[in-house]
Amino acid sequence: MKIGVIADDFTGASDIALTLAEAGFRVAQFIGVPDDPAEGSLDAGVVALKSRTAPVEEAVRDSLAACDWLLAQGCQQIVSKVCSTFDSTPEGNIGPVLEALAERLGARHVLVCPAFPENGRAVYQGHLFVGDRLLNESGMQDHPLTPMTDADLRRVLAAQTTWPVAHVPAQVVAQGSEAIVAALPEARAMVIVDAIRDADLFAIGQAARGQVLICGGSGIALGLPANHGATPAQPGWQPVTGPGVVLSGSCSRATRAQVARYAAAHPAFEVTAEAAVAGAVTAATLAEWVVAQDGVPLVYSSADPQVVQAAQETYGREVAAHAIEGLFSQLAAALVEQGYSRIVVAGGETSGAVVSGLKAGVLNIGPRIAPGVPVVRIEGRDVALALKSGNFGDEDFFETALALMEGRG
Ligand SMILES: Nc1ncnc2c1ncn2[C@@H]1O[C@H](COP(=O)(O)OP(=O)(O)OP(=O)(O)O)[C@@H](O)[C@H]1O
Ligand SMILES: O=C(O)[C@@H](O)C(=O)CO
Repeated sequence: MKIGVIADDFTGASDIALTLAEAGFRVAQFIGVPDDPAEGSLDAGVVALKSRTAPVEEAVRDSLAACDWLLAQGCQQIVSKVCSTFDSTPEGNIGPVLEALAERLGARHVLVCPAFPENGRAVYQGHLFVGDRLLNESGMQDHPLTPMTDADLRRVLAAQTTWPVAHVPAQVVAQGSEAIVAALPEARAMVIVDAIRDADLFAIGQAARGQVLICGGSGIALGLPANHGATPAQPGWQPVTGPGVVLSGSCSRATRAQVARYAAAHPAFEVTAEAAVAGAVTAATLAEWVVAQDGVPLVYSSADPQVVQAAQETYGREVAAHAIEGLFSQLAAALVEQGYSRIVVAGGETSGAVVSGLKAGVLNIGPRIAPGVPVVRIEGRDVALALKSGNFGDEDFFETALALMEGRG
């Protein structure tokens, strides 16, 4: 392997795996740090962790273990994949993980750029925009686990690290990779780099050629395969047919619109935080309901911010999240056991729960359903998944994903 990616959640991992695959790399997504060496010849490996919202020490420990495994596979460059909305808390985990990785790798500079222009995320003057909104007005201020209340990434990162935080502005980035390299400070630093167009990310990728550690959303990988002579390619796909289900634990704006659209035309079951915490619904009763439906049903806990906030105040943030994630995890396992082979999942944490429930080890990357979301197959099994980040995809995403899995569309 040439490039190793440590992704802080499972949807983010398939997002960047798609970017690398479309840029011509042979890539696989590993669920957690594998015990054994990677099989086959790969250009890049993406290790998917659940470290975005884990306690800081756990996130650091898991990231270092992933880094060591990737180095043992021959990787010369490590990418720390974080969310394009820089999801984190004042404690971390982005800053502490980067510090630990930089020390392990002997990195002097860490270029940091979460921009993903195709999905509306741009970094300008150190501030992160989602479409025409600053991050803290984009809906991300209401995120159930990592509310983002400041759009100034220099300030957000500085609160999480003891390293100095520098900035390379858009005017420099527009001059290309050499200008970016020349703008890096003398002293060691984490460096927020502006990017508003894909061309900026290609320039950053080129500038990162000699950097052992970089950090960003999937956009940071756009230009990396070309550094190794790769040319763009379309990932292949063998259709998977069979019963399907949609599982949504994401409360993000885009997901709520997708849930509303899908529920209007398909059987849909809402799991409330109250029912999950009280055990009033169980994976067994949900599985029974799913199997009894015609077509492809939806099970969702997606709710408006005020509903989520009320649940968190009543039960505690972690308790509500764990109860719901546990249900989705067990439900997915029960359904696959009964022959379900197409599973669309909405939400990063929810995807982590589902993939863990399915005991998937390696995911093979197929073509894109939407920007940032590929269809994936559990290696060695006839099970297709779509792991959708909360805010990705248009309103018809669930339908599109289910059709693509079958080779339609
Ligand atoms: N009704 C609810 N009440 C309280 N918490 C909820 C509710 N529904 C879901 N949750 C929790 O909110 C969290 C949603 O996070 P998740 O990562 O799955 O979605 P997301 O944040 O929209 O996606 P992404 O991280 O990809 O942007 C999960 O931990 C989930 O269990
Ligand atoms: O970068 C993104 O926005 C996504 O890949 C993601 O990580 C959301 O969970």
